[in-house]
Amino acid sequence: MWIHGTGLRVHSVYVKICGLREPGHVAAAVEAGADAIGFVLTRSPRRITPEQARELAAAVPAHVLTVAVFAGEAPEEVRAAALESGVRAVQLHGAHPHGDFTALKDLGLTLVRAGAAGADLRCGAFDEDLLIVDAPRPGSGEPWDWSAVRGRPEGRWMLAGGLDPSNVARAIAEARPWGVDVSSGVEVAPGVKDSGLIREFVAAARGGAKQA
Ligand SMILES: O=C(O)c1ccccc1NCC(=O)[C@H](O)[C@H](O)COP(=O)(O)O
Repeated sequence: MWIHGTGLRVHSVYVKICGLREPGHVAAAVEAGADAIGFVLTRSPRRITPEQARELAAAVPAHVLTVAVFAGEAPEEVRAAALESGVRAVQLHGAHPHGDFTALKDLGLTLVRAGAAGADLRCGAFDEDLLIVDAPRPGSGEPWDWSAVRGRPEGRWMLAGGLDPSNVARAIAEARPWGVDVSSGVEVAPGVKDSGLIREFVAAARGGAKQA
């Protein structure tokens, strides 16, 4: 199903696979049916350069959203890296003020705001298009009490933080998110993705959504 006027495609649950660094893993995520793919352009074991992100993004079909992930960089830096990488969305983690989102509006990209459960959980509160409710330490793989957000955000929000193929169905049932986002849970070591785990995660998320 497509959401009219947004370029966003959703199945029963929207699935984003984050922190991809290798063409083979990008292909695995696309073939598995991921809706969005994230490239980390900030401090992280998964960090890649905007040039690398551009090469990876070039192989992604138009129906899959490509997302550049930032945490704390100034809007000018985000803007330059987003343009250089050719992605269709930017994701800002942490204490980015509302003005940072406003400053990026004219890029015409999908804006994603990511914060921990204590942040403002109203979808669109910072004029973002999508909200991610994450663990306190993004990309840490640490699970948290997903049931604490059940029914709180209304709209297009993704659950993240410590999800993996074995727990994503339960997490969906507990939190009832619009989508899910994963990084560590589809890795065999920090920053090293596994195509089999990516496939398992997408299948488990979709199966879990049917049961939720
Ligand atoms: O992935 C990172 O290393 C990272 C570093 C700094 C800011 C954001 C980062 N990742 C953002 C994501 O979208 C992750 O998918 C999300 O935080 C969930 O991570 P995980 O618990 O590892 O699945």
